[in-house]
Amino acid sequence: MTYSPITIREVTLHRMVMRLKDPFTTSFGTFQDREFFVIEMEDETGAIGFGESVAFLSPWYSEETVESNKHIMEQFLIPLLLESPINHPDEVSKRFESIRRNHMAKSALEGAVWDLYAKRKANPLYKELGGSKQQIEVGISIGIQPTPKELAQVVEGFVNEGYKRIKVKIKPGADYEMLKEVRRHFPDILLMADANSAYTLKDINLLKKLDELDLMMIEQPLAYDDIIDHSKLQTELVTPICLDESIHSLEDARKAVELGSCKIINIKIGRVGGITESKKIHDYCAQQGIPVWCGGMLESGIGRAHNIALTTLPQFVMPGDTAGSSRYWEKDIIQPEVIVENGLIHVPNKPGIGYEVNRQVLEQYRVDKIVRSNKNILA
Ligand SMILES: O=C(O)CCC(=O)c1ccccc1C(=O)O
Ligand SMILES: [Mg+2]
Repeated sequence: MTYSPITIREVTLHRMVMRLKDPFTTSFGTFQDREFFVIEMEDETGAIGFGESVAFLSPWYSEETVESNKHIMEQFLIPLLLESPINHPDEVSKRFESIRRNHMAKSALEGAVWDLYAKRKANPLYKELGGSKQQIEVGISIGIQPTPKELAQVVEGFVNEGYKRIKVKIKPGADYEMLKEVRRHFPDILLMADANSAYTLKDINLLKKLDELDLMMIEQPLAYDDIIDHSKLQTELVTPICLDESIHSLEDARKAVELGSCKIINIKIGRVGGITESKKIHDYCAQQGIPVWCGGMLESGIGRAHNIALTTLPQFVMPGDTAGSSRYWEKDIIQPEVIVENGLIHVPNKPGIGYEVNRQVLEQYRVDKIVRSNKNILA
């Protein structure tokens, strides 16, 4: 089948506010309303692709916000996409090279191009990425709880739902005792901690104490933009360090692996600028024997669908944070919703991201809509 280039005719930014079932607390703070952009992209055939930005309202995770996304997408990135046809989604990150960083904005648009590309070929996105798994293992990420007892109760609930891997957010004062209580109730469960940069090398004795708890990994213990101190910390810890916030590109991954700053990498499509860069990091880690897993950013079902497709690649050997829709939302904006059974998601074999967008629910949660089009330009 000959393939014709994609001419993007219209991009719609749906600004969404979805309320999480429960407040989510990290070492940076607590929130319950998730505000983000859904990208809807229409091509010359009328085919439609969807993407999602993972930026938050405030720049606590990285420098990007929903507002910075809006500015960068409207003023710079969308005009670059509308200006000429696209032969392959791998071209998008190259076309965006003149714009520095702003990875979440870039990733949201690139993800919609990938969905559109796969749909035009009537192929599941995961197959276009070279994936082959028909089911993926996922875990659950639990925010900081008020007491160890309450944390153990929350963990028990998710274990009873069939989740096999438990990730617990920690911070100074809510770490060793919290994790020890989980270990007391669940001595053999796959358990990991995510610090979201809450510690420094001054906390080395406390971090070494976590070695007693047989954790799978400790995620991002030190500064969000650090690689060198993590390499010093890893020499002192038995527990493998996993980097999240520190890794924005293949280059960052190479530096972290060469310096021994981590033994595991959490790949997030939005953090690294898109699926194309995610695949490059995946392939590099496969060559280096570094396990990877797919992180989460409290996405709606659209972002969740992209994560599922990426996780079908072979070096994703550890359970990721792509939990089921019902963990987050009373009602998700996709149908069917993402279902987790016994810690597994069955990968949909439908074109593109494999899930349909429920427009009625999308419009219910939508607070603004911005349309950029070149329909008037193209015949
Ligand atoms: O999507 C999820 O279930 C939560 C994943 C998670 O822990 C997270 C959620 C928001 C911002 C940062 C992180 C993180 O992994 O650091
Ligand atoms: Mg993390």
